[in-house]
Amino acid sequence: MTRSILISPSILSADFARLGEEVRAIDEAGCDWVHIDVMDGHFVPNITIGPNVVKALRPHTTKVFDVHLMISPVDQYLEAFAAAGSDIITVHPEAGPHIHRTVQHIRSLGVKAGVVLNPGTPAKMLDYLIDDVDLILVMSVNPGFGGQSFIENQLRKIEAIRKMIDKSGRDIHLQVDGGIDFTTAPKAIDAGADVLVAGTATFRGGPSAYADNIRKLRGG
Ligand SMILES: O=C(CO)[C@H](O)[C@H](O)COP(=O)(O)O
Ligand SMILES: [Co+2]
Repeated sequence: MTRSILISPSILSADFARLGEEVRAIDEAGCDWVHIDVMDGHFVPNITIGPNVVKALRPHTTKVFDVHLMISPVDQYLEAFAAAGSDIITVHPEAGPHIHRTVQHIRSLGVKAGVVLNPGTPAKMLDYLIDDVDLILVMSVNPGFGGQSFIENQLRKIEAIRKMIDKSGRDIHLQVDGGIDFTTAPKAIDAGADVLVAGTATFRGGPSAYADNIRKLRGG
């Protein structure tokens, strides 16, 4: 089955001194979504950006803001990220006491809800969430940093989740994040992913390379 592949560049690898320009450059280079990694130095050992930055970036593109929250506790920040212009908010089940309630909360804000599985988290935990999410993200690195190597055994998890999604009959995106490059992208697509997050591989080579990088990641 051929499904269209969406590319969501992670701005974690962009030039933070020129973030607005960088977002416009990946938009013009043909990205589908913009992946925004939010880290708090507590849930993960790195600190990035907050809702004010998301809001400041919003006028720079109309593309989907795909916001990956790596913060704990997460619930108290959902309103702020929704109001800042997020289109999809993706949360880790370990970031709060009640993942099902968190997902419902995100949807009640008029935003699509994603759930993300760390490399050590089994696909099984989706059994009672799959009916309530719009996106499932498989982390193919441990969260916290860009530029890490793809963990190959996550391909089996992607395959298993693809079967679960197809069986559910629901329209759910299957996203993969971490170590996606020109070699690992085709493996993730073959396993069943339809949204690829790529930071290092999109931004490598500077703005003149973005369009080519995105095209190659998509398999073109
Ligand atoms: O969520 C993330 C890290 O926690 C990033 O989205 C991810 O690492 C992307 O970076 P790269 O493509 O360079 O691996
Ligand atoms: Co991410």
